Parts: sequence; structure tokens; C-alpha cells
Amino acid sequence: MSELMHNPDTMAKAQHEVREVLGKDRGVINNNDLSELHYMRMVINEALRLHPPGPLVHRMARDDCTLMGYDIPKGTNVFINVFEISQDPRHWDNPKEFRPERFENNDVNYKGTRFEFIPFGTRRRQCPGIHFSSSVTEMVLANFLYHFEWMLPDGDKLSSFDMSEKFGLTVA
Ligand code: HEM
Repeated sequence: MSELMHNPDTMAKAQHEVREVLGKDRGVINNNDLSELHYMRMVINEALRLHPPGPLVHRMARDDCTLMGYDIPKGTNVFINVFEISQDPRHWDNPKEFRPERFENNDVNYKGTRFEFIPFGTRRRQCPGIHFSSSVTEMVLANFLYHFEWMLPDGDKLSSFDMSEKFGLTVA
């Protein structure tokens, strides 16, 4: 929602899609209503790319190995920096920009096979909550966009909107 407030065109496009696809006078939007909300899904992807809630994925080296010239002994704890990878200019154009359209017409997704985008991790220790949380996020965002107009409280300016992040086990 914070990124949508900062990007009114994106907000308008996502809201238009939700309202157009779901039609008039709907009550609570549920899981069965979500399949055609393609742009909204791109918005969620882009939010997870720029603000992965779990910024570090943890592994342990099972064998001695050499990676990019570094010797990594068996048993070493390795932290994979999801946050940096998803903003790496080698993989993303203008990585700091919130631009959901970058997910249009390609197969980049968070299922764990595209290592440039792994907000839920990958392979055997991938987040088991992936389907639950995608489904809840989509439902909540669809209801927010369908039913409400979003604006800052009187007098507040977008420039004073604090987007700083607090790093930890999860990012607030
Ligand atoms: C947007 C929401 C969520 C994000 C971005 C997220 C992200 C992650 C990430 C990055 C990992 C590490 C994966 C890896 O090591 O490859 C993880 C692990 C895990 N997540 Fe989530 N998660 C989310 C929601 C949930 C929910 C809703 C649940 C439970 C209902 C959950 C349960 C777990 C558990 C149990 C693990 C540890 C899996 C293991 O080590 O085998 N997560 N999550």
C-alpha cells in the first residue's frame, strides 16, 4: 500500500483492474475472484522484490566448495542476501524503481526456480507458507483496492512519508 501511495498511476491501474474485472456492487472479495487479477499480482511481485520480508536465506555447506574464488569449507553457515539479489542491476533495470510492468510478458515468478527473485527462498527449505501467504495477500489487496480510495491524512505530504526499513529476522 505504501508503494501504491507513492505511485498513483500504478494505484489507479491496479484499482481499475480490480473494479473492472470484479464488476459493480460486490461484497467481500474471496479466493474465487482472484484468477484474472494479473496486474495486481505484478504489483505484489514488485513489492516482494523491493521489500522482501525475509531478507536473508540461510544454508550450510554440505561439502568443501569454491564459489566465485572463495573457498567455503564444509559446515560453513552461508547467508544468501535475497534483498541485494532482487535489486542487482545485472538482473533488473532501474532496480530501485517500483515498476510492476517489469513482470509483464515474462516467466519471472517467486516459485523458486528464478534465483534473481526468491522472496520465499528456494528448493527443499523453501517457505511452506508460500501458497497461504500469496492467497491472503491477494485477497487483502483486492479488497483494499476495490472498496477504498486511499489518501494521506489532511496536510500530510508524500515526501514526509517514512519508507525507511528496519532490518532484522524479518524487515519492518
Ligand atoms: C509474504 C509472506 C512470507 C514470506 C515472504 C516468507 C518467506 C520465507 C523465506 C524467505 C523463508 C526461507 C526459505 C529458504 O530457506 O529457502 C521462509 C521459511 C519458512 N516460512 Fe515463510 N514466508 C512468508 C509467510 C509464511 C507463512 C504464512 C508461514 C506459515 C503459515 C511461513 C512459514 C515458514 C516456515 C515454517 C519456514 C521454514 C521452512 C524450513 O526451513 O524448512 N511463512 N519463509
